[in-house]
Amino acid sequence: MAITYELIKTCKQTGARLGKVHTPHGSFETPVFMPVGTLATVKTMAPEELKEIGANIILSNTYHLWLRPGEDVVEEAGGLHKFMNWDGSILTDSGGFQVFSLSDMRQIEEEGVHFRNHISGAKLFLSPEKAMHIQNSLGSDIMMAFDECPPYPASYDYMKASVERTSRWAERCLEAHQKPGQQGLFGIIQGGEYEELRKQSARDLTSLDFPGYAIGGLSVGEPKDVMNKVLDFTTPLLPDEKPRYLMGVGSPDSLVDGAMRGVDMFDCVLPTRIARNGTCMTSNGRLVVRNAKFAKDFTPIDENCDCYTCRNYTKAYIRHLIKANETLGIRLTTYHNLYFLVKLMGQVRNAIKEDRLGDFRDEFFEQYGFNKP
Ligand SMILES: Nc1nc2c(CCNCC3CCCC3)c3[nH]c(NCCc4ccccc4)nc3cc2c(=O)[nH]1
Ligand SMILES: [Zn+2]
Repeated sequence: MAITYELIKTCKQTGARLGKVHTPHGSFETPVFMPVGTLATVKTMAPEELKEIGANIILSNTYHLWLRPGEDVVEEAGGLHKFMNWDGSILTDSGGFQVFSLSDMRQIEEEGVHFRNHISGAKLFLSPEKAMHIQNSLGSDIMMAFDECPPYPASYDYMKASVERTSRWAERCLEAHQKPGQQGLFGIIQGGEYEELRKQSARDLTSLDFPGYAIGGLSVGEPKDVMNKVLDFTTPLLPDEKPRYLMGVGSPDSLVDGAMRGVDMFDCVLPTRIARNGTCMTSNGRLVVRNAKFAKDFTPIDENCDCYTCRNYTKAYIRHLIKANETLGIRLTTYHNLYFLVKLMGQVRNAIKEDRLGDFRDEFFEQYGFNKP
């Protein structure tokens, strides 16, 4: 597997780690927030802007690219990097989660999942082998095993059967992996909030020696303290010398809390999604820039931010663009939100270097307003 992880330092105050992941398309420091580019683009951002923001790895998606434009198109373009003109690292999710979250008519069997195309309604089938074939065609640097992300809450019996099937699917993914030299395949730990099942899933998958492990089945509606509890007993089950990726997370507080519990990689559509309806993450909490009170506010979105948006534009101007449905408006809010999270992870890495991530968390939560009762 061409993915290697360098553990640089562990924070003395928390379980956080400072590391570096090396891929065929460059390396990135961890903990890291990975912008999501579902349809081979981080919506409204050009690759040069992502580089300016400081992103070195982005996500894309097997399910979406298989449906549109089709993995054959991307393969004939020379792979996803060439197709979207991105020379940094790319991680693709395996499509399992998207089937469960996008398609209402689906049937899970040992072989794979039958479902309807959420665009055309046509019947489709996705299996571990098919998901691996598509990701091999896309040429992503990090691929995810095909898994089932059960709904929350789920019964112990349902979760146990699902974990065992996801472990069998993981073995089938390893067997179906056609380019182990160029692409790394991460296993995904499931098990919901049940410690015994998280242990079983971790045992099954760490015995298969993947170059990295994801923690799946979280950020699916469970309370934050449940997610943190699951992380408390799950990250220690994973090897120290491999990266840990918490899927679908998340909000600024969850990123800091996850890093404190030894998570290295995060992804979430949140920053780009809320930007498109004019909501920004700032050092003093969330700000809805389309709000009338900003009509004549000629100050930046965040006075503590030095991003392109905050250096050149005011709340009043961005509010006007958003209200007028001018595309520049959501480009500016998207740029700022991604910059905010990438910068936050830089502050987390510095706090780990200085063995003070616990203190940083308290300061950040206080200023952002997370501790407010
Ligand atoms: N394979 C797999 N993927 C999961 C994902 C998708 C991660 N992003 C993929 C990108 C690749 C392209 C699309 C996304 C998850 N996302 C979430 N929560 C997101 C919650 C959320 C939803 C909307 C807004 C904010 C938060 N939990 C997840 C669990 C799993 C999982 O077990 N297995
Ligand atoms: Zn900014």
